[in-house]
Amino acid sequence: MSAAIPTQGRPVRALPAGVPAIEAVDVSRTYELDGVSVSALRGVSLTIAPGEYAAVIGPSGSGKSTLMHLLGGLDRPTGGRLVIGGRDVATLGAPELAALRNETIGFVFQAFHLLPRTSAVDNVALPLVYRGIGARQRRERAAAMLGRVGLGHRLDHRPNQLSGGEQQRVAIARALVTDPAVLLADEPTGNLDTATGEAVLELLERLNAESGVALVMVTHDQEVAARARRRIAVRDGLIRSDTAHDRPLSDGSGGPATLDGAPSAEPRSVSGSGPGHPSGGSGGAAGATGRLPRQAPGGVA
Ligand SMILES: Nc1ncnc2c1ncn2[C@@H]1O[C@H](COP(=O)(O)OP(=O)(O)OP(=O)(O)O)[C@@H](O)[C@H]1O
Repeated sequence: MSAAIPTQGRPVRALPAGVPAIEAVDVSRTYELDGVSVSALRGVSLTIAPGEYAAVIGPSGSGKSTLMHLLGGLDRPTGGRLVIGGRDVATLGAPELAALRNETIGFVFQAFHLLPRTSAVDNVALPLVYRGIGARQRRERAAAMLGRVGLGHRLDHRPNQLSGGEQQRVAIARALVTDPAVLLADEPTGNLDTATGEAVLELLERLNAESGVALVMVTHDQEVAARARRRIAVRDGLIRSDTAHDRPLSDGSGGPATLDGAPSAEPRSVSGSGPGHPSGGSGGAAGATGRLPRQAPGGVA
């Protein structure tokens, strides 16, 4: 099923050399609610390198969604420094931040968030409206992107005429139609049955490996998290561990390995890492699942 989903497409737009896709330094987020302060994040530092594949895990209420919203520029920190695509969000007004988001980040949510009375192709084309791209070209690009996620035959279907897995694939196409550097996925398989969730996960992994888009995914599922090359554990608004792995924990190797391939007794901690994050670089995602052949981004049409 999922093996038949074509994903060949453009490589993501490259960031300037040496620029992390996202850098958070001692970032905090406090919500004020009815005179009560809730510290959802209490000083988080991490770097997302181009092309990497990271899972964010942690208990309910630990701050995962808050972190994703900040990393994607949907929200601003109340403390610390957040740099997206080389630009400090504190220096940006709302329109500039929206433009940066549109250029740099794609989002996929558990609940799909498609416009219900709008066709698949128009849902996918929507982010291109803000690029000043003409209607015909928007439709062409959206149709091509839907083809990449295996929905070239469903262009004019509305969301309620699509299955849950198909709706999530439309959402993925919408997230990637702008060629963002980073795809932030918050429980992307949470609303799907096991088989459909697996197909969506494989699609995300293929897109990450083939196009070089960095994939950062919140999941409650340890098996899903074990497939990522990097695992970021959040608890009580802090990063408790941030570990890089050569291969999935579940591949029978008996545990994580160091990035140069040597077995390691402990996961390598990369907590608070800077731009030199060891899993960084566009090659960071390739082979992350242990099943995907590595493809140079240039080989992606
Ligand atoms: N808009 C808000 N106003 C007030 N408090 C909030 C708001 N959003 C989140 N919180 C609080 O911040 C904390 C972190 O919430 P967040 O949604 O980031 O957790 P999470 O790890 O994503 O949880 P879950 O796995 O259940 O989705 C929680 O205590 C939550 O109640």
